[in-house]
Amino acid sequence: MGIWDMGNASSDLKSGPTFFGGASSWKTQLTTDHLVASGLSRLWVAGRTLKEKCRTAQASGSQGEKAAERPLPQRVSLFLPEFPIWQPTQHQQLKILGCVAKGSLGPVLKVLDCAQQQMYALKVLPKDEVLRRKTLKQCKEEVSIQRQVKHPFIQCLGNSWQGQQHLFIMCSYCSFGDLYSLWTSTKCIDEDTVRIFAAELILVLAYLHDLGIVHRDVKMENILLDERGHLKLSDFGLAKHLPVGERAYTICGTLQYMAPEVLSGGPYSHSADWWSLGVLLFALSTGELPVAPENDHVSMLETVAQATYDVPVCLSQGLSHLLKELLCRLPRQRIRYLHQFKSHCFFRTVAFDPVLLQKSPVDLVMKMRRSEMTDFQAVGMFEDFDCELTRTVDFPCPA
Ligand SMILES: Nc1ncnc2c1ncn2[C@@H]1O[C@H](COP(=O)(O)OP(=O)(O)OP(=O)(O)O)[C@@H](O)[C@H]1O
Repeated sequence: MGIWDMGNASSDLKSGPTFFGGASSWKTQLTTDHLVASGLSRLWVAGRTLKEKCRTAQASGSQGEKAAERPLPQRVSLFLPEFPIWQPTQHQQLKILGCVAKGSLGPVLKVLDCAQQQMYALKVLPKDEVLRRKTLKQCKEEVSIQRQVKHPFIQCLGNSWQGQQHLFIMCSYCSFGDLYSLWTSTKCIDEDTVRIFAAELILVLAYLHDLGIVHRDVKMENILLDERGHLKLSDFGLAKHLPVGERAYTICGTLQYMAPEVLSGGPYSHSADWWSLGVLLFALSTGELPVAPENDHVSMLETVAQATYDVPVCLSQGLSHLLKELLCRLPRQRIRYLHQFKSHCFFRTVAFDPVLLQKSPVDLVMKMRRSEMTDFQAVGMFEDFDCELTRTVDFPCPA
């Protein structure tokens, strides 16, 4: 499927629009030339990440069918080496406890490794969909980047493998859910907590950018909370190796969080992540996104170009300045270097050191702590986990 059917987009999506292909298309990535070539300049938006390359209807349909008909060995080797072949003894001890979220391609399951007595989140990606939606390269990039990065505030990869029908990406389970859930239950988050979260995210983004990686989908849904309330950046499904000095042109991300230079089709660089952080911090501290989400990237760009990004007077001067400096439309003038944040007045009391930041639990999150294990009942062993998992949704699943 391509962009022509985006009008069927589902509305059960968390953050409101993440730029995305709709109920039947996943991880859509738009390149401007495809847009122009197909004559479709406006996209329906459904509230998830836009990650799949758009083609014309005919091209996409026929190639998708061909992909599904590929002989088995090729369908296996295509996913190597990032997704090694499953060895039957490896994962037989996994028990499905429930469905954590409906990912845009397949479910994210909560599983228990009975041998280790450890909980994991398992992202299940049907191979046919990955091929049909031309997201193979991104899935491999996601795994390869997640293998490469190691940081206290990044959700590290546990394992990845392939079965006959699915790809699996497994990470340790974050029992406190994501930042979006915290935000929706508290709305305005106090400045002290915002300061800690901001410092943690700044450290992570500076780390990624130093490695030449741009995340491109910084948003609340992609930030998990550990058992002490500290952050873990996750979902590297749009992340890209972008050496310093190089530029990207693909329009992708989540509309409300996308920098103007991304919405306009580039060129853009790592600075785009700092804009997204500005949107996120604005929402955390005011309870509202700075601009209302639009239906497509063209309208979104118009809105972003006209918005004043006025910060409520109740915020401290330091935070107010920080938000303005992050939400600066000119990427070169946007605040973006670690030393700039370190000397910023909003962070006067903060040590930009992961160990010190993690020393105390985050009070707000600890207060909001919800009881673990009460909402999930084991629904079956994960022995035949390459069964039709995406159709097996008779376990607890968030709406
Ligand atoms: N390790 C984890 N622990 C707990 N919850 C998780 C974990 N990983 C993911 N989730 C939950 O699953 C949701 C979807 O995960 P993720 O964003 O990785 O999937 P996705 O298929 O890429 O989704 P989308 O395309 O909508 O971004 C997250 O917002 C989070 O709520």
